[in-house]
Amino acid sequence: MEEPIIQARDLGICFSKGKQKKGRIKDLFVRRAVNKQGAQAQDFWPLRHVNFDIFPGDAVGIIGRNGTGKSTLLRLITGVLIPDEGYVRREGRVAPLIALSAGFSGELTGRENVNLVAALHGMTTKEIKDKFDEIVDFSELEDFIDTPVKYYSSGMKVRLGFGVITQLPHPILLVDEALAVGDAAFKRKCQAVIRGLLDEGRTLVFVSHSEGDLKTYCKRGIFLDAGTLVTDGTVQEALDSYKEAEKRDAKAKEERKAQAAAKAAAAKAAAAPAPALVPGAGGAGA
Ligand SMILES: Nc1ncnc2c1ncn2[C@@H]1O[C@H](COP(=O)(O)OP(=O)(O)OP(=O)(O)O)[C@@H](O)[C@H]1O
Repeated sequence: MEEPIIQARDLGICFSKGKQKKGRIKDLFVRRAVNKQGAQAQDFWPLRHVNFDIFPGDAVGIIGRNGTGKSTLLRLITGVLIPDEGYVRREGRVAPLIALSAGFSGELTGRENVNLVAALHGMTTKEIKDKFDEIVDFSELEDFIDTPVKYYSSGMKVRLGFGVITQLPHPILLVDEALAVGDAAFKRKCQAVIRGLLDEGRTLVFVSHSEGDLKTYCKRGIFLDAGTLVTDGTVQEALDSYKEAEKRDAKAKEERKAQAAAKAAAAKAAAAPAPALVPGAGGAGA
């Protein structure tokens, strides 16, 4: 049987509210000390007990509401974050287009960032030189390639990020909402590039809130809700499950609102002064 290229088993990570967790080695020890004293009041698990297998060539959409751990899952897959429970195993390197900018440094120019990011992801100097013009051409940033990236719009950063990251030869491509800021022409170009990569047999894990983009790129869908994996099926099944959860939540919210209104009305009625007695009313006749 085919081996998974990404495998998650009982995967979980714990964050502290109001405190940003970075995937540093030091955190492993700091957190261990905290865990020994038991869970802290501010601790929460954006993901817990998550299990899945992704196979070479799969195109998987990660679906879920805001703050349900989608980006965290991608960061765990890249290894930027370290799990507190379970594991995620990768067979092969990851090309991550996450945080909209592929990890660019704002002070450096586009050119410097291309060189740096491509080198950090393992491209040789020659490979970068060979691909440089293609990257700039794809991102349509010829006139701005020597401008510091901090002056780029979010669309420009994404274009450059997409240009670099999709040139990496790595078998796994992770994309987090990168297409959300692109215009229609850019989306068409991305679609062609991603199709090409999938045809080559690369594996895609794609986070998006766009039903259209999810259906364009992905056959399979994983729906995450409240930190757990709720549905792992076709992209349509995952989207249906997401919509049902939204409907259920909207209904529960309406019910809570109605209950609160009824409670307030009852409290108001109880607090109102008793009606004054009308003399003679209800009494026996003379
Ligand atoms: N490095 C971090 N340290 C601490 N908390 C974090 C960190 N990263 C994310 N969180 C918190 O974890 C939860 C999940 O965040 P995540 O970004 O994974 O959600 P998401 O599903 O990608 O959301 P969205 O759809 O809004 O992008 C959120 O409550 C977020 O505030």
